[in-house]
Amino acid sequence: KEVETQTKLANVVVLATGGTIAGAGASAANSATYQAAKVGVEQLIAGIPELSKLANVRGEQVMQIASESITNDNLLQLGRRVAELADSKDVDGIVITHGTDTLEETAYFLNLVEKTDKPIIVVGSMRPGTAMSADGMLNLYNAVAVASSKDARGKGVLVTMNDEIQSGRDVSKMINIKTEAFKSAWGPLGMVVEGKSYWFRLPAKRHTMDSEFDIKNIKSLPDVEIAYSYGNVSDTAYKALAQSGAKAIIHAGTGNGSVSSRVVPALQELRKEGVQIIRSSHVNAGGFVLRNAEQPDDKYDWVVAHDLNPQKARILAMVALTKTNDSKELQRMFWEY
Ligand SMILES: NC(=O)C[C@H](N)C(=O)O
Repeated sequence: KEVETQTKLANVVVLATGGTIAGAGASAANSATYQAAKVGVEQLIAGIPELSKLANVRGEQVMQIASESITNDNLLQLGRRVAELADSKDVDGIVITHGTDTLEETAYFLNLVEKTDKPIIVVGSMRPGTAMSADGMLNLYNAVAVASSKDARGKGVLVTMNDEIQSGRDVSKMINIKTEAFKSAWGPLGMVVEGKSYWFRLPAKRHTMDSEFDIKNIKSLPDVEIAYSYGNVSDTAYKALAQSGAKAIIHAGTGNGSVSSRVVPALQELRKEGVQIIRSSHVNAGGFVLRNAEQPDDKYDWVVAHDLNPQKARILAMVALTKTNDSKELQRMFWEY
């Protein structure tokens, strides 16, 4: 009996959404020129016979898209399916195969709204499976290994790329041509080597079980848009986004989320009209925006995104706005999550 429980494999469901990990190119030399979202989940799983030693793995095709085309409705659909599976007694862990372009957004979204301590791992690849030295197979093997491990429970949504275990909150795609594409300004949580996880640190921010957000209570996501800042920027994009109905605008700012003097008056005006203004930074290695530095946020009633990059700030703003439109509450959430 004891031997039986020791060797009992975890049940892991692979939810496939498309991306390069399901991509196919014309020749093995095509590492960057290929079509994403071509290969079905059954074929992905069948391509790695070693998975059967890690877990009882079954697949579900939730969608088949390149991740740059993901919509808020897609996010909600995926989030609801993850929640159903997490509630199921015969599921121990969930793996989501995903395109890498918006992987960090989906991972952060799930990290905020899934009320479970079961492992949820989001994984992609930088090269299609048809390419020489394709990375998807090992990334997926590692994802299933982490999803089936008890040690991964309660650590929030995780990402396994390039042998590293990253926090879904922190991780970001930093370069688009290397397999070493995903980094976090604060470092990975661990490593996965030959199917075994090695942990070094824990996420400090609220997530999953400890989150005040629940996918089951979210009917729709409000419109939150991003405007990019640079030298000689005008206020045209900000005004247009507000006019098209944005409830919040993420300012993808320079440096410490700084705002051009050409844009400040428009943002003050938009805030008076009820649009939330959230200052983030688009610096490459990870921004760190502080309140009332660069701009008087208290005076203007603006919010800062702290270390969240613009695309992650959009995710938190959408989820937060389903609960409150109070800027002080929004700011609290931006510190806590
Ligand atoms: N490497 C990738 O997965 C890129 C692809 N465009 C996607 O996000 O679906």
